[in-house]
Amino acid sequence: MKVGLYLFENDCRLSDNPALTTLASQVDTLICIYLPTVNLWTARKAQCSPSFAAECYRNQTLNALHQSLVSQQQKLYLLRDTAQLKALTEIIHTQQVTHIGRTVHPGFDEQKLWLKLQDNFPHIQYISAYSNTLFEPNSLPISASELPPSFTPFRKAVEEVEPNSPIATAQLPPKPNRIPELAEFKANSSYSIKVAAGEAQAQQQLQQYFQTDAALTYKETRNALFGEHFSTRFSPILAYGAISPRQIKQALTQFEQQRGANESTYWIWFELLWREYFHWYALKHQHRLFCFSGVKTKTPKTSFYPERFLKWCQGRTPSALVNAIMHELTKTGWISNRARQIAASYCVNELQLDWRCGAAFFEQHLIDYDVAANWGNWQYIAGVGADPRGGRHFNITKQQALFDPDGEYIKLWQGEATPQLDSQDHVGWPLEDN
Ligand SMILES: Cc1cc2nc3c(=O)[nH]c(=O)nc-3n(C[C@H](O)[C@H](O)[C@H](O)COP(=O)(O)OP(=O)(O)OC[C@H]3O[C@@H](n4cnc5c(N)ncnc54)[C@H](O)[C@@H]3O)c2cc1C
Repeated sequence: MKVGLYLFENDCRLSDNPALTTLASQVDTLICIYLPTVNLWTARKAQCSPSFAAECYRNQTLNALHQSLVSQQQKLYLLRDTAQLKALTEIIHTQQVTHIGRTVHPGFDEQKLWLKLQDNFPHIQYISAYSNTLFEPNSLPISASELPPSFTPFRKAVEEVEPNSPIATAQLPPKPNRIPELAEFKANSSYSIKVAAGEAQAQQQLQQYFQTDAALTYKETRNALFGEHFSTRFSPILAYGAISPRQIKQALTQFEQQRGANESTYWIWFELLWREYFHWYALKHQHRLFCFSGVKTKTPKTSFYPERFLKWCQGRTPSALVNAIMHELTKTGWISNRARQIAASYCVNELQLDWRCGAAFFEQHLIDYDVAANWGNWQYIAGVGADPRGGRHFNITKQQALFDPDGEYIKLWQGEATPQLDSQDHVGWPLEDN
């Protein structure tokens, strides 16, 4: 009897999921578990739990995954506690697991558990696949370990390469009769947010987006702070893997064939390649994604000021625009790319805060939190990552004039400026080189 265990993480879907499809075809029974990432916040010694919006969104996504599994006489299980290795060890023993599958995860902490399982149970067959990226190591025209230090050479090397076509929905074998060690997933239906969650809604969102003309003007609208269809808003469904980037690429290509390709449709591809770059960047740099000096050896001249950090988190800084952005983030769990850049630049440049505090706060609040995109982008802005110009400093007054000239966004998110930054004098800190 072959017993399979599938570990869902950021691949919450049954279609275009090669690791799941392969595992399902090789076993007689299958146990489907979602690995909660809660303990990873503590692993990185950052904030301890996801925000309300992030929690709601995860719950919605898992509910949808559970429903897809139920339609195939399967169920989604959760580990009872956060001691994941201990809990999995018990299941492996009691259920006599012979095969384990998962999608490759770019996160350093997330990889540890997988490596530990392989060490502890060498007799088990392990099946993993790259399905949250456009490419796999052997279809990338450059070696993943020789990833260029900045995006442009990577983009030039890969942009003409066609990713593999998405594969069909996995057909799952039944679950074992009794699994007492595991808790069945139960949706908390008392709260929800209005964002497409799970595979069916993700496919619907994809179709609806390409039924509009939005893709034809994406390049001109993508920098907006608010409004409808100014960007794709695919990030939450991508972050949980309710959809694969290859499915998006396929839909984009079909759209271009039917409606015509232009600079804007190309730019959606360009942005998907940014996501791809940061994925391979995280895999290459491992724990350095979370180091103060980033992947460079240059230590930023920033520090930690609790009062400033709190004011930034709560949207009580001297910048009305930054405050509006932080209010939108903490209320909804999603902000535009331009808003993320402005808030991050303000955090590291004006407030001179350690960029990792900002990244951890985003991690806690974003419904589309993605370890590679989040920490990679923060490193980029802080000047310790992939930016060949050595970091980005956005002029907040100019940004406001360009992207919120009439103050509509500020009004919408009640971004009143708080005149005083510090109640104490911080002059001379951090120390200047002399
Ligand atoms: C400080 C900071 C933190 C960020 N944290 C995250 C995060 O945790 N999760 C996340 O998915 N994105 C993150 N981004 C990238 C980007 O802001 C979001 O992907 C984008 O705003 C999501 O909106 P959208 O889906 O409408 O994007 P669109 O503009 O429609 O782009 C389409 C897709 O391309 C990808 N993409 C676009 N821009 C980027 C980028 N700069 N880096 C990587 N991928 C990109 C996303 O998958 C996105 O869904 C961050 C950016 C910054 C500056």
